Amino acid sequence: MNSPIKYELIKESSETKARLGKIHTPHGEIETPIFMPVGTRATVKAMTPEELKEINAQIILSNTYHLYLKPGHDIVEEAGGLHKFMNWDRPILTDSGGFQVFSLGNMRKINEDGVEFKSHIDGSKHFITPEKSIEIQNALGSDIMMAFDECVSYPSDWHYVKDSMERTTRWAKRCKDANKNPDKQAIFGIIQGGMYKDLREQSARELLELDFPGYAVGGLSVGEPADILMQVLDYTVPLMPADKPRYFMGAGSPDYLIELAIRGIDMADCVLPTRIARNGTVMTSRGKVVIRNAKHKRDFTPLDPECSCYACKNYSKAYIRHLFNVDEILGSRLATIHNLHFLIKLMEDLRESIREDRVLEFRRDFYLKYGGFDY
Ligand SMILES: CNc1nc2cc3c(=O)[nH]c(N)nc3c(CCN)c2[nH]1
Ligand SMILES: [Zn+2]
Repeated sequence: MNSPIKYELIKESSETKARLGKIHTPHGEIETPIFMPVGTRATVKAMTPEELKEINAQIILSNTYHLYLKPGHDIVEEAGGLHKFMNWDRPILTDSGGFQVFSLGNMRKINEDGVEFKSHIDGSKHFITPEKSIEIQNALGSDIMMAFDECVSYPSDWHYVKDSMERTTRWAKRCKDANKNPDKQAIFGIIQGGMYKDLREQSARELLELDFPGYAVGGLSVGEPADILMQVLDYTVPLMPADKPRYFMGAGSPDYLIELAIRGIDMADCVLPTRIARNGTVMTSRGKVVIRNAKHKRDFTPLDPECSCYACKNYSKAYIRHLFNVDEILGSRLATIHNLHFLIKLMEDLRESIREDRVLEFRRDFYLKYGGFDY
């Protein structure tokens, strides 16, 4: 069966595991390594598709769990699918609902068949199975669908993680069998296994047998210390096929995106940049700026002196601080435009450094200015 997703390896870094690639999808090409803005409910909050294109967003995420609850995947399907519904003609990746049910829904029961949960919106009871998740994603029409999985919390004991991971593998097979549109919509398998090397190896081995066109590392960025996250990545990435996209679920700060890319990750997503923007925190080349801070009251310079985004070209810190102070919507819009532009530009510069084989120099220069901070 010919997959709708093809990964093209363009160049490998000689000093790290970073690689320059291109993912060919039915809705266009994606250059990797890439950061994917999250548009959970069929919109990247505060951004129009034109503004997303203006900052060179190449692919966005949306969520099965949310769109199933509202407006209902049947309505999106009747609209002609998610691309049409939200007026976005570039690639879309949809997450499967696994993570959202556990993190948002009031999870009631999990068994071999699937997961029973109560909606976080109105408390209504639902039961989602691997087949239901793929039925919803087929209706949404996303280019990349994520397999229905269980993202175990941190920490979890080895026996629970093993049982959960083995069930996630059985669910992945059921997802593959349930895909009604395999020529147009690809499924990515999600490697689980918690923080246990043997379980991560088993998960990768079993999922590779199912021959998915791409693979994600799941079960991380769930509160574990950064050094454990990197350790798990260091032994998990080598288990993933070199000729397929590698997607890390849940990373969106500049330092993490660089660290993941040099470990061989091609794709990452996170609500962080858009979420903190709405709260008035912006990412800059010199670290975090909390724009509500009174020290910006008479600062008529841009958010980031090195940034060429619409917000930095046309507005000052003092103005954007004012907007947040009086709770004006434009504040969130300008901070969102800036944060997404910042991360997307960072990935463009990172890709350039791979092209020119100077990734470690790029990383060193970044940290010299950045100073590092936790969001
Ligand atoms: C913020 N941290 C984070 N960790 C994740 C793990 C999974 C994960 O293990 N599985 C799935 N399906 N999604 C995950 C997500 C959502 C990605 N948009 C995660 N996000
Ligand atoms: Zn900017």
